[in-house]
Amino acid sequence: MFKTVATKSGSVAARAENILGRRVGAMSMSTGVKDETQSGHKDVTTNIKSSHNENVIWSDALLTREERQNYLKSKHVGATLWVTGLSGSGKSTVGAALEHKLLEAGDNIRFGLNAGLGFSAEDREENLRRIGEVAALFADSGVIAITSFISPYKRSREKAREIHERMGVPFFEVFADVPLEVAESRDPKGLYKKARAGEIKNFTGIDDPYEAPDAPELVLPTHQLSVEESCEKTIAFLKEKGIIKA
Ligand SMILES: Nc1ncnc2c1ncn2[C@@H]1O[C@H](COP(=O)(O)OS(=O)(=O)O)[C@@H](OP(=O)(O)O)[C@H]1O
Ligand SMILES: Nc1ncnc2c1ncn2[C@@H]1O[C@H](COP(=O)(O)OP(=O)(O)O)[C@@H](O)[C@H]1O
Repeated sequence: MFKTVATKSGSVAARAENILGRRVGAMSMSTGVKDETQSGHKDVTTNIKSSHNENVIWSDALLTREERQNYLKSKHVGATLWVTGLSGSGKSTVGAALEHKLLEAGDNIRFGLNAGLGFSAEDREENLRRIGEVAALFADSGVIAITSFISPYKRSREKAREIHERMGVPFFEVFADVPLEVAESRDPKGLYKKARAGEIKNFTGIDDPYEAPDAPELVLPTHQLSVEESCEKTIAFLKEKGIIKA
């Protein structure tokens, strides 16, 4: 549901083994050969990943389960930060850094709950509808949920907001706002290149639309802010809104 870390370095992957049951085996993903973790547990994600659309790339996370649990004991109220933006706009990078600064997150919904959904307008809407429902449940339980999905259509984002409003759960739209040229020049997964070559169809920003938010609660121009600055801005915002108790 809530994408966080894009890196797949060995050390991060090793830490990621301890995070959530469904993420155990991040190291095997990065090597592509191991199907057991160092602790001997079956890598529960191997099958999920191997049967997957090659253009949907797994993201590891940084927090251990213990770190998550410690954070849940600290003082904050539940809310959803709905981060939207082009592929390569920095949603995952900033989400990961925020998580590391003690926010709660989840990940990789397209590998599990939403496996089988593609990138047609209908599938994207269904993807985001489910994510909205799940994020609201997490937030309702007291967690700060960070969702990092392109969520290209205003209508889908409004639906997610409505789900939260229906449940009385705070919802904040966060716009990772970079020009397409910046996102494309970063191209961390090489997908823009494939899209330009016609190897991926309906790629957001290339041959599928991205409808920028009209009035997001928070804007992160990640080509002008460092990752650290984006985190600081977000945390200051959450404090101002009373989500994180100062
Ligand atoms: N056709 C197409 N368009 C856009 N993106 C594509 C596509 N195919 C694969 N990918 C990869 O999938 C990630 C987007 O998934 P999302 O669930 O965030 O998309 S959406 O919100 O349902 O539109 C997106 O991840 P991010 O790069 O992290 O944004 C891409 O890596
Ligand atoms: N200030 C910044 N904030 C966020 N990402 C940045 C920044 N500067 C460079 N980047 C790079 O841009 C890329 C963003 O990719 P990613 O976080 O996966 O985006 P998204 O999740 O939106 O697709 C990463 O390679 C990241 O290292």
